[in-house]
Formats: sequence, structure tokens, C-alpha cells
Amino acid sequence: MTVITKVRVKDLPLLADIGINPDEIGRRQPLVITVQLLLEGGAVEAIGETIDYRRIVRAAETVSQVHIPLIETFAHRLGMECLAWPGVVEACVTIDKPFALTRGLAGVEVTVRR
Ligand SMILES: Nc1nc2c(c(=O)[nH]1)N=C([C@H](O)[C@@H](O)CO)CN2
Repeated sequence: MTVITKVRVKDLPLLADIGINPDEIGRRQPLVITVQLLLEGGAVEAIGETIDYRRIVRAAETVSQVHIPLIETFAHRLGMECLAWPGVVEACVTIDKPFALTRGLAGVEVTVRR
């Protein structure tokens, strides 16, 4: 039997100093972030055998503290941080930037894998 465990934080709203345009530097804009982590190992019976999803929120908040030009870079940095945690073999980070376009919703998805 195979057990596949994924831990997810979905649609986390976050303010970040993000953007390639000069007027986007030094101010914070809303992002909506979803992170899904794939864990190795079997059935989870205790919090110590998984990733506390509050840790994902804290990591996203930490990445949002510095200016990052591209949402791809933000997603990659957050994914790499999560991948360094015990038992995480894959991190998929989706970021939407709700006010980037006057029409449509801009977003990216970055997956990093061990
Ligand atoms: N693929 C991307 N395209 C663009 C990004 C981005 O992060 N990834 N960012 C911008 C600007 O910062 C935009 O949000 C405002 O003009 C443009 N294109």
C-alpha cells in the first residue's frame, strides 16, 4: 500500500513588495498564494511526522519582507524554503497577483522537486 500525503495552504492573501516597475518598489501589493507540499513516508499520526501548515504561512510571510521583482522568483524562493524541510519531496507554489492586469488574472505556478 502506498500513502501519499499532501499538505496545503490555499488562497493565502499576503502583501508583498513585488514587481518589475519602478513604482512597484517600496510599496506592498496583494498576492494570493497557494502552496502544496508532497511528503515522503507513510501514514501521518502526529504533528511531528508532517509539516504544520502554519509553518508554510510563516515562510510565505518571511519571503514577502524583501523586494522581489517577479512572482516566479517569489514562488521559487518559497518552494525552495519548503523543500529544505524534513520529509518534503516536492513543493508546488501558485501565486496570483490580482491587480497586475486590468483584464484577466495574472499568476504563475512553480514546482520544485528533490
Ligand atoms: N511573468 C511575469 N510577468 C510580469 C510580472 C511577473 O512577475 N511575472 N510582473 C509584472 C509587473 O510587475 C506587473 O505586475 C505590473 O506591471 C509584469 N509582467
